[in-house]
Amino acid sequence: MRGRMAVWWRCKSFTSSASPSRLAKPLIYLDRPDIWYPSSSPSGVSPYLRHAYYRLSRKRKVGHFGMELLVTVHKSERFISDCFSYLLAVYMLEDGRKRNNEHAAADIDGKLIANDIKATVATEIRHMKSSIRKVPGLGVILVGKRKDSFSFVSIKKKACEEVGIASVVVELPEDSTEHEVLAVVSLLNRKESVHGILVQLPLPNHLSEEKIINAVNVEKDVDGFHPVNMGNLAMTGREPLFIPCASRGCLEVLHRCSVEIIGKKVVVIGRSKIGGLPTSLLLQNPEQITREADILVSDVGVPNLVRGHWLKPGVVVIDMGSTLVKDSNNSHCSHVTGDVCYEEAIHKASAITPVPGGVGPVTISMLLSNTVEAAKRAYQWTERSYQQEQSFSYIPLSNVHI
Ligand SMILES: Nc1nc(=O)c2c([nH]1)NC[C@@H]1CN(c3ccc(C(=O)N[C@@H](CCC(=O)O)C(=O)O)cc3)C=[N+]21
Repeated sequence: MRGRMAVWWRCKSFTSSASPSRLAKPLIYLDRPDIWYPSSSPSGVSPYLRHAYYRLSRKRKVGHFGMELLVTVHKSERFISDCFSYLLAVYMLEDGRKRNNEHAAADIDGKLIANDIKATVATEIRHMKSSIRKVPGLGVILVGKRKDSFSFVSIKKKACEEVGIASVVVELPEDSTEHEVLAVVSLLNRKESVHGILVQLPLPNHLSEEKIINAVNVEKDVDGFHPVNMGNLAMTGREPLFIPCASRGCLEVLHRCSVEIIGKKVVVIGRSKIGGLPTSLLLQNPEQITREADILVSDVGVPNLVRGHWLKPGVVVIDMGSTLVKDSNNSHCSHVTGDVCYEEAIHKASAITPVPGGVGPVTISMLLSNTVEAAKRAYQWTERSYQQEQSFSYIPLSNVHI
């Protein structure tokens, strides 16, 4: 039997309690045999899970007595030997847990996963460059002056530089017409050195997201938002050219952390970019549904939406929310925060992706990987052709007898 994960989309209103919880049919099935079968999971302890003691020691806000002491130990680390402070910290964490009958989730280190993917992508780009003298190119269209979009685009640009992707960011004013944006899309569609196109979302309200995304060449749609790619993703047995980066990131995180998916209840509290889906039936009572989940993915954009009491003990939490909020002590500074109330969730979950440092960086790496795929398709170049080329050039001349 083929494993399937249901991806459910969010309803319009979370607060409505008018009708009892109803489970709508899943709308999308993702078939990824390699992540469904437990035997395909990496074995042993995953290097991407961070020890709880380390995470708690870097948190400024601490919950209970045991953890407060833990922080004190770390502050005075200079006066005690490192080794002693470590043992004491672990002991107190255990003790604190026992006293409070609590446990702490492992932190999933998204940055580590992201760096691993980046290293693979960078190697492939080096090989591509040395064999066909081409590098992948990414074109980003940014309309308007949203602070969060600016920040996300600059993260993407920096990531491209790190791995050797040539990126170009086209910044357009907030009041650009649809015609103007479409003209840029068409320019990038035609440009041979651009293999991937990304229209940063959300667009200003007066622009039709649908029209603009539909205009992106399917073969350059590294975001995977084009209806042809999204449609093929939704249909079993069809292959989209690109899978949306955040979803790829989410699956990659679960896979690398050896989380088995087969037979698990998965709840995705998500925001659909495609309008018209009758999702309002789904999450009338999100707390009750999420409480049944073994794996919970949230992508809503409401900080602290998912509370500790929503979670089933032992759940694996993937927090895909990414909201820019002002610092409480300095309104000039802001930071990103997820959907899940982290401080509460760590006492229920077995593993959790923090924000920042969780699935976000993996998403970026997936964008890089999709862009390389786009360039490989455009040049019909494969890592295998590089290997073959290498094996030719490595024949020592002394062995060649004419
Ligand atoms: N066409 C389009 N494609 C997208 O993929 C897309 C988009 N529009 N609009 C907005 C969302 C959001 N998104 C994020 C990606 C990485 C981080 C990320 O790397 N976050 C860092 C922290 C970032 C920071 O500190 O500012 C982290 O979680 O560690 C966050 C958010 C992609 N999006």
